[in-house]
Parts: sequence; structure tokens; C-alpha cells
Amino acid sequence: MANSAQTQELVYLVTGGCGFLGEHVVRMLLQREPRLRELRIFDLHLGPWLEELKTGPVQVTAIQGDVTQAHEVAAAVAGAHVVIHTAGLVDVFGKTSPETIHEVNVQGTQNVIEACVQTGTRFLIYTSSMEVVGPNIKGQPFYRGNENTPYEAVHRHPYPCSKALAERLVLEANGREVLGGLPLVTCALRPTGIYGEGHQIMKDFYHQGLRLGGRLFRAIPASVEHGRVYVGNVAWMHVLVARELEHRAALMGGQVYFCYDNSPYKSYEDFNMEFLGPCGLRLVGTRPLMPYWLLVLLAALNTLLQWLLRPLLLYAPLLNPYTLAVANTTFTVSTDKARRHFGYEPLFSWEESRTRTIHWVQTAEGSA
Ligand SMILES: NC(=O)c1ccc[n+]([C@@H]2O[C@H](COP(=O)([O-])OP(=O)(O)OC[C@H]3O[C@@H](n4cnc5c(N)ncnc54)[C@H](O)[C@@H]3O)[C@@H](O)[C@H]2O)c1
Ligand SMILES: C[C@@H](CO)CCC[C@@H](C)[C@H]1CC[C@H]2[C@@H]3[C@H](O)C=C4C[C@@H](O)CC[C@]4(C)[C@H]3CC[C@]12C
Repeated sequence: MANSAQTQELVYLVTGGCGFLGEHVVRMLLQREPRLRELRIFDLHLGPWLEELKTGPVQVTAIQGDVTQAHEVAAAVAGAHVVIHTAGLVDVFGKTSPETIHEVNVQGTQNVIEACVQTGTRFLIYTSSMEVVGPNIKGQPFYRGNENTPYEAVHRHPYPCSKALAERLVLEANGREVLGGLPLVTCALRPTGIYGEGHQIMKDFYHQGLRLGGRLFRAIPASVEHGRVYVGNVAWMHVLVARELEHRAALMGGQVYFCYDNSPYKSYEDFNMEFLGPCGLRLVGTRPLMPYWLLVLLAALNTLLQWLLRPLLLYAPLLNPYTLAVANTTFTVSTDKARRHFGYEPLFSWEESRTRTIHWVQTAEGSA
């Protein structure tokens, strides 16, 4: 909670502050950054929940804007001490064109960097992704790796390609001189698959299970581990990095950090069942019910259907060759770099993260 003994002097900007992660970052900052004077929330779509935040001691400024528009970004950044750039197009389902994904994720990030340089903002935190590393196009496993684990990071899909390019831009910008002559300090956080309150794909699986009579069918072997991290802990990591970047610029500037906590290592489907099970769903099968080649065929068929139907409607199912490859490739992290560099410890235990997520799925059901 904000401590009135500390001077409220800082101005923060959160791009994408109305998204799944962004909302948690915004709320976490208001709870845990006592030096905050003004919090600017920049997003293409502003959420109605922002209104309730405007009555607190921190000035909350909602800015409807587009990161692809350099002048809008520069106006929002001007005068901010810290920018947390979490806005992005998260699309692995073919809903948007590769060009648009590139424009938002790469050009948008370049605009944020240039705005910092031009207006004199010194601290920039970028929400990157595990996908910057992998799984790669060869489907090679990354088993409990850390930030230094060698891995062939080669991508073809527009989303990981865009995140990798944007991350590189941010890291290369570390040390650039900003207005006023001081150096820009940047770093990138790489969450694995985020879960928690507001996670749309979890809700989609829940509704799919309800439609199938309370069942989901195992498609991926239980032995394939998929990295997951609770949204509250990802938000907490952003807040801590933002706080510490000034004091530990030499150590943290230009660095990447995986986002991690104590969530268990499990397959994507088994992990989801930690929440969907208590909500009444059952995962049928101890082994995949379909041979893998059939899933590959169905995924390819979905791609074909998406292309054929495009002139008429947007067909964007969860299963496509890319999502299948991600779900079917072990990718987990095991690291303590964030603890060593800036004292990060997860704020929420696994039990608490689980309880909060279950509660959200249960209550979100009524509102769906
Ligand atoms: N969800 C995950 O599992 C996950 C994992 C790793 C990294 N990430 C990264 O975290 C960030 C947030 O992801 P999320 O899951 O909260 O996604 P989200 O779609 O819920 O949030 C993204 C936000 O960015 C905003 N946005 C999109 N285009 C914009 C534009 N042109 N201008 C301004 N705002 C724009 C959206 O309106 C949205 O509010 C993204 O950068 C994503 O790549 C997400
Ligand atoms: C084959 C299906 C059988 O049930 C399961 C398909 C699940 C997929 C839709 C998801 C499996 C892994 C997810 C991705 C992963 O958690 C990490 C991500 C990184 C982040 O930056 C964006 C989201 C995502 C790509 C996430 C998307 C959904 C999955 C592919």
C-alpha cells in the first residue's frame, strides 16, 4: 500500500495497461509503488474499470492511443520517469495479418524507444516472451533452462518473430543518450505462458469443456512440460524491475529475465486441469486419445479452412500447426537470475495463485 511518508514524485506509463497482464501491472503499481504520483495508462481500448482507480491518491490518467502512431506515443511518454511497455498483439491463431503483428509489436516498440530518447525518459521495461527463445521450428525441447542455456532460437511464425525483433530493439537501445544527456536503461522480461484472473484462453477451454458435457480430451502426452507463471507474479516482477532499474542500472541494463514462480511443471492440459478440475471438468485419458499424426492433419485442415473461409468469416480455432507445436514441445525454465539481480521472490505462492485462478474461473462463468 502507498506509504504517505515517502514522497510521491514518480510518473509511470504502462502501455497496454488495459490488457490481461497490463491490468495486473497497473493494479500492482498502485498497491506497491509508494513513490508514484501519476500513473498513465495507454491502450488502444480503455477498460471501464479504470474509472474506479481515479478516486485514489495517485493521479490515474487514461490515454486512448495506438503504439503504431509515433506522435501519440511521444505525447504519452513525455514527462514519464519509467515506461513499462506491455502493449502488443498476442496472436498465434491467425486472426491478424503478419504485417499488422509486425507493425504493432516491432514498429510500436521502436516508437516507444524513440519517444523515450526524444523526451528524456530513462527507464524502459519491455514485456517480451519465452517465445523469443522457443519452442523453435525444429521442436527441440528446452528443459528447465535459464537465460544462458544454449538453444537454437529460430522462428517462422509472425508472433515470435515480432517479439524477438522488438526485444532486440529494446536491448540495443540500452545506453542510448536521451534528452538531457543521460543514458537510457532498458531491460526485457520474458514470461512463459501466463495464467490467472483474466486469462481468456483458460476461459475458452472451460467453455469448451462445458459444451462437451464437462469433459476435455487429452491431446498432448502428460510428459511434455509447459512453462507457466501466475499473472500476479509477472506483474510483481515488472514493478520490482521498474523500481530497481535506477539503482542497479549497470547490472540490469540490457538484460533479459525469464518470469518464473513456483507453479508446478506440468503439461499444458494437466496444468489447466489444476483450475478446471475444481470447476467441475474432467480430463479424459491418461494418454492422448488421438494419434499425433491425426492432430497434425486436423491442425493443417484448420489452416486450410481458415484460408478458404477468410473472404466470408474469421475462422481462428485454438488448434493450428503452430499452437500444436508449442503445446507439444517441452519448454520450461528454472532460473534465479531475477532473485540475484533485483531480489525478486514470487509475491503469490502456488496455492494462492491456484485459489485465485479457480475463483476467477468460477465467477467468470456466470458473466460469460
Ligand atoms: N499472455 C501470455 O501468456 C504472455 C506470455 C508472454 C508474454 N506476453 C506478452 O505480454 C504482453 C501482454 O500480453 P497479454 O496477454 O496481456 O495480451 P492482451 O491482448 O490481453 O493485452 C495487450 C494489450 O495491448 C493493447 N494493444 C494492442 N495493440 C495496441 C496498439 N496498437 N496500441 C496500443 N495498445 C495496443 C491491447 O488493447 C491490450 O489491452 C504482450 O506484449 C505479450 O506479448 C504474454
Ligand atoms: C493442442 C491443443 C489440445 O488441447 C492445445 C492447444 C493449446 C494452445 C492454444 C496453447 C498451448 C501453449 C500456449 C502458448 C504458450 O503458453 C505461450 C505463449 C507465449 C505468449 O507470449 C503468448 C501466448 C502463447 C503463445 C500461448 C498461446 C496458446 C498456446 C499455444
